[in-house]
Amino acid sequence: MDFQITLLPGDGIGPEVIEKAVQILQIIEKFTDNRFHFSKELIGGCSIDANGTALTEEVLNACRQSDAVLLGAVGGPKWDNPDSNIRPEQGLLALRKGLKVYANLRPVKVHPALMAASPLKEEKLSGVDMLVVRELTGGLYFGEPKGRSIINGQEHAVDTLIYSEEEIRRIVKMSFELARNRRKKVTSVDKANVLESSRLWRKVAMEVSRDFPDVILEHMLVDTASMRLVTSPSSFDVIVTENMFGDILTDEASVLTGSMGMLPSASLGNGKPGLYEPIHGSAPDIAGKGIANPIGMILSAALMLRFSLQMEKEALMIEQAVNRTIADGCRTADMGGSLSTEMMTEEIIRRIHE
Ligand SMILES: NC(=O)c1ccc[n+]([C@@H]2O[C@H](COP(=O)([O-])OP(=O)(O)OC[C@H]3O[C@@H](n4cnc5c(N)ncnc54)[C@H](O)[C@@H]3O)[C@@H](O)[C@H]2O)c1
Ligand SMILES: CC(C)[C@H](C(=O)O)[C@@H](O)C(=O)O
Ligand SMILES: [Mg+2]
Repeated sequence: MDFQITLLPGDGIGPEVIEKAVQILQIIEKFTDNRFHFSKELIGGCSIDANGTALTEEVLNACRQSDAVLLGAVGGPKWDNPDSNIRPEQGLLALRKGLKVYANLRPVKVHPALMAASPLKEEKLSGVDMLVVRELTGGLYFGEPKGRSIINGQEHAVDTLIYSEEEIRRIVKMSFELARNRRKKVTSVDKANVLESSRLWRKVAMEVSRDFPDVILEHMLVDTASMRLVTSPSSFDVIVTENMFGDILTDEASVLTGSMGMLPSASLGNGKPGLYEPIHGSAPDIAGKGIANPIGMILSAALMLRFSLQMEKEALMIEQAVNRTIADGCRTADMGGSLSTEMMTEEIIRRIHE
């Protein structure tokens, strides 16, 4: 089959890591009868510089027409002006909303060879294998009203945390379906002791759970969840939560795996295309040095093969090659080693061929 893949390298280390994911996909292609057709487009700060907006309608349409979208990262100090409402991150949010990818899957697994390097003790890390399902197109990121205004001579700002029953139901239902093929436990994370939106979230989660008697549902407050992620991370199977809680908890969870640079994600809606991006950002502190860890991006490409292109065998080829590379001691700087982005990718490619 022929697959159209839109590449959105973005800013900072985004172009550095996406180039490596493409290199890996071109190797994988040779093992199959499928053909990947890549087209590169602008998003984020580079799009602001070229077009005055972080995502043009043309680029969004190109993404909509493709089979899958691979994204590096957006943002950077050049565009960080608290008073500007033209921001790189807006492009990413418009893309997620425009593609209707409401479910952001962020798998968190700890490789045994990286346990010693983690700030947590090895016994706590053994068995850590969770899937965070983050709601991606609602909540505080998108709720209206949103904005700034002058009230009584003082500037005020508002963001709105709003969810409809339907928005909650579809993401919770997907989490239960995913849990069925895992360890059959869903932890729904909210702040129901304070937030009305969380109390609706909890009610809908309980309703959905009735259709999944084989899956355990537990509710956990987000502050407790952030503590449990470090005290008993292996107790989690599937975590489902609203947009901002999911954003924060997954950066925390990434530390368990050894580095921010390790975690991939898949953003899915009801149809194609899916959007695939590492959870990390544009890492301005290391951009341009050729030392970024490409693993989160490469594993995102594997998720793309699995979820959008139905290429499970090839997704596993990439994941197993990455696992062997780590087991053999290959490390970029963030993992405590000295391999460049290029060298790490070469090591992974070598193991795909083995
Ligand atoms: N999906 C995205 O595009 C995305 C995600 C998060 C942040 N951002 C944006 O990125 C910019 C920088 O944000 P930040 O610095 O808070 O977060 P960041 O994720 O870019 O970086 C946090 C820390 O992790 C390190 N890091 C991240 N990815 C790495 C990798 N692949 N290899 C090695 N080290 C890595 C960085 O060097 C930095 O020290 C901001 O503009 C932010 O809005 C974008
Ligand atoms: C850059 C930002 C808008 C984004 C988010 O908060 O969703 C990022 O932190 C992420 O985790 O993908
Ligand atoms: Mg984030």
